[in-house]
Amino acid sequence: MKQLVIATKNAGKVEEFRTMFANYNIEVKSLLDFEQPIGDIVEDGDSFEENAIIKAEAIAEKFQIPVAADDSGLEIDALGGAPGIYSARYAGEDKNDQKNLEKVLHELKSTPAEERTARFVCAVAVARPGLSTFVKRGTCEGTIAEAPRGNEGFGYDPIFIPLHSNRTMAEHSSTEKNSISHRKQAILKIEEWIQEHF
Ligand SMILES: O=c1nc[nH]c2c1ncn2[C@H]1C[C@H](O)[C@@H](COP(=O)(O)OP(=O)(O)OP(=O)(O)O)O1
Ligand SMILES: [Mg+2]
Repeated sequence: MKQLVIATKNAGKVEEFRTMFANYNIEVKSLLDFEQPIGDIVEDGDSFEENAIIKAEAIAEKFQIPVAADDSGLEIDALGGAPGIYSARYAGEDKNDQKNLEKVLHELKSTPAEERTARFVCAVAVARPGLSTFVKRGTCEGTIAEAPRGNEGFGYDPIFIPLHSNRTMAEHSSTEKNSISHRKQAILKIEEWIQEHF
C-alpha cells in the first residue's frame, strides 16, 4: 500500500486522516510513528495556511519525501475569530483540550445562542522536494454549545454544534464527522493531487 506522511503529532487528527485516506488506498504515517524523536516545529505563521506550510516543508526537507500537514482550529465570531490559529494553546502551553474548551465557554458565558456562531478551519499543505508547495482550506460552520456533550472526536468537538445538527461534533460518529468536517473539506480540495500522485 502507498504511504503518505502527515506532519502532525495530534493523535485525533491522525486517526481521521487514516480513515479518510484509506478510501484512496493510502496508508498514513505521522510524526508519532518515527523512531527518532522529532522536535516540535515552531508554528509562527500568521494564518492556518502559513502554519500548515511551515510544518509540511520542515518534514519534507528533513526526509526528502512528499509530506502533508494540517493546521486547524476554531474561529468564534463573538470573540473576533479567537482562538483561531492559537486554538491548541488557548488556555496555556500544555495544549489541554479540556482547559481550552472551558476557557471558550467561560468567555461566551453572557453570549446568547444566536451570537455563538463559529467555524472549524483546516488548512492542508502538501510539500514536495523540488516542487512548489500548495495549500487548501476547508471549513465547517456551526455554533458553540452552552456546555460540553459527547465523547467522540477530540479538541473542541464537545462544544461545537455543526450547522443543521442539534448534536455536538463529539456526539457524531467518526463516519459522520469525517463526512462533514473541515478536514474532509480540505482533503476534497487536494483530491486531484492525491489521485495524480498515488
Ligand atoms: O476536528 C477538530 N475537532 C475539534 N478540535 C479541533 C479539530 N481540528 C482542530 N481542532 C483544534 C484542536 C487544537 O486545539 C487545534 C489544532 O492545533 P494545531 O496546531 O493545528 O494541531 P496540534 O498542535 O494539536 O498538532 P500538530 O500541530 O502537530 O498537527 O484546533
Ligand atoms: Mg500545533
